[in-house]
Amino acid sequence: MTAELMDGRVVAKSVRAETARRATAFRERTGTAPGLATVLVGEDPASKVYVANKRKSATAAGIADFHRQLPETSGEEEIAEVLETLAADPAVSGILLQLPLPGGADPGDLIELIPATKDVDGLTTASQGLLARNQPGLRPCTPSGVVRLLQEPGIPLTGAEAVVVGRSELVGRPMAQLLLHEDATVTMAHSRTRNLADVTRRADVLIAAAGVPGLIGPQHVKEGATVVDVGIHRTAAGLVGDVRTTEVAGRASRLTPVPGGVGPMTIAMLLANTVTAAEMQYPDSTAEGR
Ligand SMILES: Nc1nc(=O)c2c([nH]1)NC[C@@H]1CN(c3ccc(C(=O)N[C@@H](CCC(=O)O)C(=O)O)cc3)C=[N+]21
Repeated sequence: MTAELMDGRVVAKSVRAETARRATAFRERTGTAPGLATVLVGEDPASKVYVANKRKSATAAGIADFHRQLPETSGEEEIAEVLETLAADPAVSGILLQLPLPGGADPGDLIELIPATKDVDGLTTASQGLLARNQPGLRPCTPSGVVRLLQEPGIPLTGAEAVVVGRSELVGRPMAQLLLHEDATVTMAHSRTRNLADVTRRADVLIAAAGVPGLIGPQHVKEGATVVDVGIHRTAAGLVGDVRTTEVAGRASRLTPVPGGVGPMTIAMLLANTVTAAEMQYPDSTAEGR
């Protein structure tokens, strides 16, 4: 078997086009465009590239750009003040605090300053609660992008065995919950899981989100499974994911590439979340919170 590659760039393009139409409709109805505030603390080169890509894609979709660059040396109070100002600004529909913060500072208390209606990363306690209860709200971009990528070719999730490797707050945990809401039978595996390959080989749909380069090889994959690679690592050999793609392609039926798989979906869902946020904040809105 040679796996078919699932092209995230193609699906992301259609999500971005649909988002641009929703942004236009919002602007025509309310007189103002949806707005996205990106907050970047410090000068980490990878974070700068990610934020630049998010801003460029937002502008292209008709979303107003509110960027705040803070010095590496910013204390929690300075970051808090910026977040509070953005939270109170009616032109700002969505707020994204780029992670990680410099020096590995804990973003927990800062994230809570973002109102749930502007939480386009879906990271606040309030957003996590709405997700856990399957109530309308903003969902983390990467896992919602993965669900969209799986839905596009009609991969069945109802009753499917889904295994998520990784339990991060930004990806693994919300991923498992979204799959559960799609009626999959969900197993979460992580760094303490015994006999990882025995667990992952059950999966019809395997989501690799451990943050370990090349963790998943052919021995982890059931013949014919769909494998989604959420990992992204810069190595001497270039960008690689958590999946050893070439080897796994011999067993899986479908596989996402890195780059060009989940990454572009993350940005597309951020834009979609920003328009959903704008709709939720505007009175008489027709918000389609997901
Ligand atoms: N508050 C916050 N929210 C995030 O969503 C967030 C974050 N912090 N910190 C870092 C991670 C990482 N992330 C990616 C987004 C797009 C690509 C992406 O577009 N990747 C392209 C290629 C990128 C490249 O060439 O470097 C691809 O996979 O094809 C990757 C990774 C969002 N993150």
